[in-house]
Amino acid sequence: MSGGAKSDKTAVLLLQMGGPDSLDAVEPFLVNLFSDRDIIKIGPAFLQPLIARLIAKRRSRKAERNYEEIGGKSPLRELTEAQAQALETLLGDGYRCFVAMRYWKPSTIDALAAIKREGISRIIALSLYPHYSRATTGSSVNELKRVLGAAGVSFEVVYIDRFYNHPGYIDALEEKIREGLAAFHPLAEVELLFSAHSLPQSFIDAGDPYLDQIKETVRLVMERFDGVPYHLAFQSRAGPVKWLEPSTEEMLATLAAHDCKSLLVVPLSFVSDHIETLHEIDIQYAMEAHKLGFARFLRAPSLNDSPTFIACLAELVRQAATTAGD
Ligand SMILES: C=CC1=C(C)c2cc3[nH]c(cc4nc(cc5[nH]c(cc1n2)c(C)c5CCC(=O)O)C(CCC(=O)O)=C4C)c(C)c3C=C
Ligand SMILES: [Fe+2]
Ligand SMILES: [Fe+2]
Repeated sequence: MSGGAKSDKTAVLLLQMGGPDSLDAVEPFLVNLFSDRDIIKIGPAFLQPLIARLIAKRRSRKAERNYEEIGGKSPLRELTEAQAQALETLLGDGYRCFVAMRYWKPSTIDALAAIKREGISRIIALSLYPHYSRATTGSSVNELKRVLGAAGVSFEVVYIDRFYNHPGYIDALEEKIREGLAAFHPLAEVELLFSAHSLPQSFIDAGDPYLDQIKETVRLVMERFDGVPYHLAFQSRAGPVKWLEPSTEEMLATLAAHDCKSLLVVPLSFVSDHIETLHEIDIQYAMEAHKLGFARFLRAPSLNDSPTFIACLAELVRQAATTAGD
């Protein structure tokens, strides 16, 4: 990495998981994910790269079919770049925004090289996972620290590693839920189903704050929807261990058995559309809901580059800049 002329701007580095940008990228993306011992430990460390390749090969055909059904790739890169662009515009002079994807492109190395080329030495690393988990934000931060260590330049770095209870985040969720609810008539019959990404129970047992933070987000949102029935479930299990319960699929069956007919699913724990909103909820669960007899099954739109959400990110950045003595 070679540095450019010195800049007094601050880099805002958006940390996200990333997703395959073509069908050919699905298998190598999965290899990167299953090689990461922060998200999943499989066997002894020295064997994990080999096991990761075997698992990726085994899963890739089905995953490719799913990505094919949502347009042949993950939309995460475009959506995250749109967030970066909107945030940079809102923050104005003094800031430049960059994107670092944990398992695909642009990688953390790519992002840091771009920051260095612009001669910037101050970074605010903003994780786009609202709820902290060792598996997600923890992994991205660990990767950033490794890359920073190898960069041969010293950066001043401030981390924003959670915003599950930030009023601006709750505002953005409320707005999207109201948008979703607008499609229901009569409103009185709708129930909300918060669907958070699942996590192996072993993370929670080891002290991961993810579940408590998810519950707190739900509590804060529901303060604004007095009297609306709501439920919380967990989607996207990815292996044969004990995951958080109930699963979203189990919850659908339970609600159908209790004569619930109208459901608005609210995705939590990811702020942008990706395979798990566009395929798992919109295609898989929608089909399941139809079979179970739901008359109406819809999803609240993802936050993506909603101005309310971008305003929340800008506030987080400005707060962090003050903390850092900006
Ligand atoms: C291996 C175990 C996994 C854990 C633990 C896990 C936690 C977790 N993941 C997200 C958000 C995303 N996951 C995405 C893709 C994805 N995740 C796993 C596995 C684990 N996730 C796999 C195998 C995949 C690939 C897709 C698939 O085969 O299902 C993505 C990117 C999706 C895209 O559009 O490409 C996101 C985002 C959270 C929030 C989380 C725990 C809190
Ligand atoms: Fe997942
Ligand atoms: Fe995941």
